[in-house]
Amino acid sequence: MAKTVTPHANPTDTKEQISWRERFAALGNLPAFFRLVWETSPGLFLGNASLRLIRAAIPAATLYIGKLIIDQVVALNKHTAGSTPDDTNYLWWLVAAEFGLAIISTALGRAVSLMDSLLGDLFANKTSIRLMEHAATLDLEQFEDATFYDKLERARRQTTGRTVLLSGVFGQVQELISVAFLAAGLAIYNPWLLLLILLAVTPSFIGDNYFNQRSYSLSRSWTPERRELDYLRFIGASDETAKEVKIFGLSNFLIDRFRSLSWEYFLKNRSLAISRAGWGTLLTALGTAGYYGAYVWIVMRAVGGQISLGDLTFLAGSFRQVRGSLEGILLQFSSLTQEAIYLQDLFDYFAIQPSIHSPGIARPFPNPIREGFVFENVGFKYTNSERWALRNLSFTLHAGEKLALVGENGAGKTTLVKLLARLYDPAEGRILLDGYDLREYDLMELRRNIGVIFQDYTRFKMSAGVNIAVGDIDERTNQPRIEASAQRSLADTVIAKLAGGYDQQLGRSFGKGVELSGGEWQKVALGRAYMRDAQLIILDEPTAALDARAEYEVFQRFGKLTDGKSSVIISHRFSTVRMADRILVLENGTLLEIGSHYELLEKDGRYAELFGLQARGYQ
Ligand SMILES: Nc1ncnc2c1ncn2[C@@H]1O[C@H](COP(=O)(O)OP(=O)(O)OP(=O)(O)O)[C@@H](O)[C@H]1O
Repeated sequence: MAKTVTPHANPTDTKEQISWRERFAALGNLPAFFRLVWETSPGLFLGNASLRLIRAAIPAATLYIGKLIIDQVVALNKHTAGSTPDDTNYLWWLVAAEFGLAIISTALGRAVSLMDSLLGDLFANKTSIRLMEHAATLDLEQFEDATFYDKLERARRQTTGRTVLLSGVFGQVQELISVAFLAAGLAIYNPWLLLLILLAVTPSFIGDNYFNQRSYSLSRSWTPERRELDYLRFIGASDETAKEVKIFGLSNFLIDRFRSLSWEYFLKNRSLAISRAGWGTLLTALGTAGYYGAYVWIVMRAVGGQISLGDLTFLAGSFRQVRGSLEGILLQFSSLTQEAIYLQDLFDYFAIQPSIHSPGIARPFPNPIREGFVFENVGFKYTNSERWALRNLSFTLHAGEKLALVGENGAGKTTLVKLLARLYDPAEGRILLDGYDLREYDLMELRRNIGVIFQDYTRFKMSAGVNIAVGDIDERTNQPRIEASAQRSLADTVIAKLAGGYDQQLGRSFGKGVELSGGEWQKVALGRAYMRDAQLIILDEPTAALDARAEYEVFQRFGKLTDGKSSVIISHRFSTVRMADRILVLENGTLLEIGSHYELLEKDGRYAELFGLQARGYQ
């Protein structure tokens, strides 16, 4: 049976430093990112970009009109006697223009955030779908690897968070254009003012960069622990684990583990947040000092009469805005590069390629299978294990044959089945189907022709009908077929007792779901084997949870179903096993014996011994 991956237990303190080179390199992810956003919705993308462009010109225009208004007011005050109604009208036109700009700016701001959020939602959905689509192509082995899970977890977080990047980059461009307008105005008066602004914002930029990088390193190096926290939260409060948590009194153990791990993470984050706040205040104060230095200079020029009152407000306003915007741009830049680095995680995940796939030109799948499957010296080792799970395995599963696999726990029975379905490929030797390597056939075709019900089958929290239809999901609306399958697997009697019949939600996670007993679930899961029109049907301990009468009936029906088809049954019950044409006995991953029930009894080897043990138990 497949082993679950346990998350990292000990927090790692490894600091993953990100250099400036890597930051700039991460910006290289932006084109691919924008392609994704563009594919999400070209209309929203273009609309967003154009509205932001228009909005970028508004601050400079507003300030300039403000300057004109003040100059006009001053002029009117000086020459009250000589002013014409045209002068006053001009003033009111200016005020109206500024009011108009304010309204347009607010409306554009709202429209832009609306588009941001719509695009963000669509983007999150699209990326989640791509994530699932990509997961479907990957190898089972990759799912059993902890580092893969770390990558998957980081990628999953990207699906919702990356819209920040989207509005970030758009906002950045908008701000840059705004600043260009304002800076042009400033430069006309005095280019040195621009330099002063740059100097004023540099310290806080450097500080922020530093802290952004540290927070990324922290969050990255804590990925396994964050996964463990999620896992603890799940097993601490889930219907799947509730009974064992109660019976064994595990809640304090789980809570303590959660508390200590989350506290440790909190402490690390807290110390980072505190030093960030302290340094941030100090460095921003430096910038503020620079700003007021320039302000004093402008005021003195106004007092000295070198510039008008309108110029004073325009300059002071532009100066304040340019400083704010530049600070924003630089800060954004550092968080942008950080976001772009996170983006790398998403693309890293998409770049993972499966090693098990179909050949470029696939051989047509035999229908019917004529000779059968031949294992030639097959060996297989799980990547995270030193031990051979199977070794030197050679035998033939003839077309139409019913084969039973027997062996102690861990002997390699489930592994053998997984190799047959190409969930893994052999590390040594090969498996042939009608004379050709399994790898020469189309993977989807192969899987379509093999139906496997694993001992750890999934209890989908969906309707009873869907739980059977997963055996051939394209036929999920074929009610007669679902019912016929249910009848063969004895699930019909289970479903007849459910208030909602085939539409009854199973499991207690959603709505009015009901829970089934272990044996009832197994009958439902067995229905999947009958749904599938496969040439080889494999049942991995299919009746372990069934009562004796149900087991007998299931096998009577299974015998009929598989007439003319090949089947493999894994079972520890010899009453089931003896019905097979041949029995293959595995020990420590190698073939010990193979033959019919009577041949093996006559041989008086391991099978005879195990059979005798069980038979005596019933006497
Ligand atoms: N995903 C995995 N990663 C690493 N080792 C594994 C994995 N799955 C199984 N193994 C190991 O491979 C060996 C064979 O396991 P397998 O599940 O094939 O045994 P089995 O005969 O089906 O046992 P059981 O009767 O208990 O179901 C065991 O030693 C097991 O620990």
